[in-house]
Amino acid sequence: MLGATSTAAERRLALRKGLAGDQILRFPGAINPLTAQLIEQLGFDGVYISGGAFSAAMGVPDIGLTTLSEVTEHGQQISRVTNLPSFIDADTGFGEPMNVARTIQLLEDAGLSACHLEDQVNPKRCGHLDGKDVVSIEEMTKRIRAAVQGRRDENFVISARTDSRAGEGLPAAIDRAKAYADAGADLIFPEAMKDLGEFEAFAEALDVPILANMTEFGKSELFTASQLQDAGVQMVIYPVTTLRLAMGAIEAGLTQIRDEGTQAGVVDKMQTRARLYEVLDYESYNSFDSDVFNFTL
Ligand SMILES: C[C@](O)(C(=O)O)[C@H](CC(=O)O)C(=O)O
Ligand SMILES: [Mg+2]
Repeated sequence: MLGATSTAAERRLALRKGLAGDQILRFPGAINPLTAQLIEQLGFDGVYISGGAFSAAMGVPDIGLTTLSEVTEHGQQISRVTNLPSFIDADTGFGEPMNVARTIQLLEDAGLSACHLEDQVNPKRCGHLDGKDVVSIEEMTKRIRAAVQGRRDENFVISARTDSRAGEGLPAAIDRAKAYADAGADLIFPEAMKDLGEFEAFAEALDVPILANMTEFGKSELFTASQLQDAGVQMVIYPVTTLRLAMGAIEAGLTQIRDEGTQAGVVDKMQTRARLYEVLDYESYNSFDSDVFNFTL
């Protein structure tokens, strides 16, 4: 009720413990706070907050147009309603290394548990598109060192994503990841892996945990959580999945309303009012004020 009952520090600690455990952590993307509540109630390990989904929801492509303030506010709205750790996409860090340090502090202040920074140039693009460019190893390690320096809660997880697999090949991407881990990254996000063997190669080469991005319509096959766990991966994100599910349903429903003149034919596909109230835990607001939940559906 009224948001998370845990503190940000407790959620970060839980994430640290989870990453040190032997079970893969599953983080679906939350497109809004309500989705995060559902993710928690369905028993997932954490909530991912996607830059791609957020920019799409704002009506623009994922090319770094959303601002640090917008992203932080969105992250805060989500992290404050869930007891799960929340992991946010910080793109290239919103500027030069000094800006990256400040980005980390704002994300900490917003109650987030983790973020990832990527080695793409600006303007960045979705990691599963062709023609990406990356900055030099030196520049990316500067970003990471600045992030680590800016961090005030040592349990805030800083993840380094490398988009170099496509342009530089697997061995070079692994070398980059090693340099990023040496610079202080707690978790490595190898973007757009071609197969399970590539995840395995990263996991074998590195002492820090590995994240797998199971985004649909991308370069990676959709492996199961247990396949990824067997390949040595500690965390999997389903970043844009809830947006795609919702938008697929919204488009089908709107088309039917347009064509049939009523939504009656799609009502059975909707979340009911009763179910919505259950997810929101409407009833428990009665403990504050017994006049709140005194109606019948
Ligand atoms: C993970 C990602 O950075 C995101 O913003 O969610 C995207 C996902 C996508 O566009 O499918 C990515 O670059 O992989
Ligand atoms: Mg992104």
